[in-house]
Amino acid sequence: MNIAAELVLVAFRVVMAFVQAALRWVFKPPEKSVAGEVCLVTGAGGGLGRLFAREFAERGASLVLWDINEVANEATAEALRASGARVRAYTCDISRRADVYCTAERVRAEVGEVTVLVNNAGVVAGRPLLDCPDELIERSMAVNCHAHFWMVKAFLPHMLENNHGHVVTVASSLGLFSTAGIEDYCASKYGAVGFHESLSHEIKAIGKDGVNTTLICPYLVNTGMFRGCRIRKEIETYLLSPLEPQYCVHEAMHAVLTNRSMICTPRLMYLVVFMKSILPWDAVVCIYRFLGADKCMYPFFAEHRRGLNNNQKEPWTDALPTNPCVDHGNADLD
Ligand SMILES: NC(=O)C1=CN([C@@H]2O[C@H](COP(=O)(O)OP(=O)(O)OC[C@H]3O[C@@H](n4cnc5c(N)ncnc54)[C@H](OP(=O)(O)O)[C@@H]3O)[C@@H](O)[C@H]2O)C=CC1
Ligand SMILES: CC1=C(/C=C/C(C)=C/C=C/C(C)=C/C=O)C(C)(C)CCC1
Repeated sequence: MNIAAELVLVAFRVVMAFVQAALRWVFKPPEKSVAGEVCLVTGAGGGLGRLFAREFAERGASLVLWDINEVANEATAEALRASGARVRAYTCDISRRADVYCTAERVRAEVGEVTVLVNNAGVVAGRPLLDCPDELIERSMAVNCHAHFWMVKAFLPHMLENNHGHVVTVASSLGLFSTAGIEDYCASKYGAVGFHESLSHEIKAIGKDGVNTTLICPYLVNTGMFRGCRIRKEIETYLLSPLEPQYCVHEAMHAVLTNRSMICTPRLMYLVVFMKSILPWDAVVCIYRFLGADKCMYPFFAEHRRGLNNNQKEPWTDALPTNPCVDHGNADLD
């Protein structure tokens, strides 16, 4: 086809994509069935992960639950089993590449191939950069970003072979715009968004239209992970209150089950992304100050410090290698 004709066709397809998107707003598209699928959720021991697992279980999927916290993960598994779901729980630290690949092998042998992968587990350092131990920064990158590579490398090949599957990336609105003091989190979530977008393009490029991807970018959710995070009181009260976890997961599930490529919850987040892309930096700073978004993490840091003081010991230090010259994370792969 000559380039002029092709351009007309592309223009037509672009317009049709707009029309389709508008129609999806007005008429809710039907949700696909996940009955009989094998769905793996990371970070299933609590918060959004536990709710995602419940939603998939209620729709007849078999659940494979991964979490670093064995007790919490087992509690999720027990609750789902009690409601009749088929569930297997695995303790896995997804920041360790070898742990991911080895647990993936066990899942394949004990349950079968995973067809829906929900990369949900996440962490935050909870301190501004210059007060933050290097290990905590590395942990955020490893859990929130690098683990997505290992998980997808472990489970995508089978999805591609069968041209059937779904990869869900739970990122964050802070993977699309940022604020002060959570460099570790923003960098790792921007990384996850970039990873997800490239992966989605790759799947399209090789024509595997049976393998879908969905990127989830929520605003602040009331799970406790960001307890204390606060914007200007009037804006929080009248315009933008923290999301309830159940609402967030309900919206995300609808996006997954209708094969949407991405969802920001609430929709106002799209406006923030747009604003950030077109306004001059000084205007963005000015608006942040007005909305109380510039220092929204400060009360979160204070809350986090209070939590650590009460517990005396910092829980993340358990994960530190005893000999700093040995890379314990991936030692058995080298
Ligand atoms: N809460 C919020 O405001 C928002 C959260 N998100 C994202 O949503 C996802 C879920 O968050 P949320 O439910 O709030 O967080 P939670 O802290 O409530 O749950 C996260 C779960 O992941 C587990 N986990 C942590 N590290 C690892 C690891 N190395 N390997 C395996 N599991 C691990 C945690 O275990 P343990 O408790 O033992 O650490 C916990 O069970 C995260 O990716 C988060 O970044 C996105 C937007 C907003
Ligand atoms: C920066 C910013 C805002 C505040 C965002 C906040 C407070 C996000 C918190 C997100 C979290 C905690 C995500 C976790 O993954 C506004 C007021 C929306 C608009 C202006 C820019």
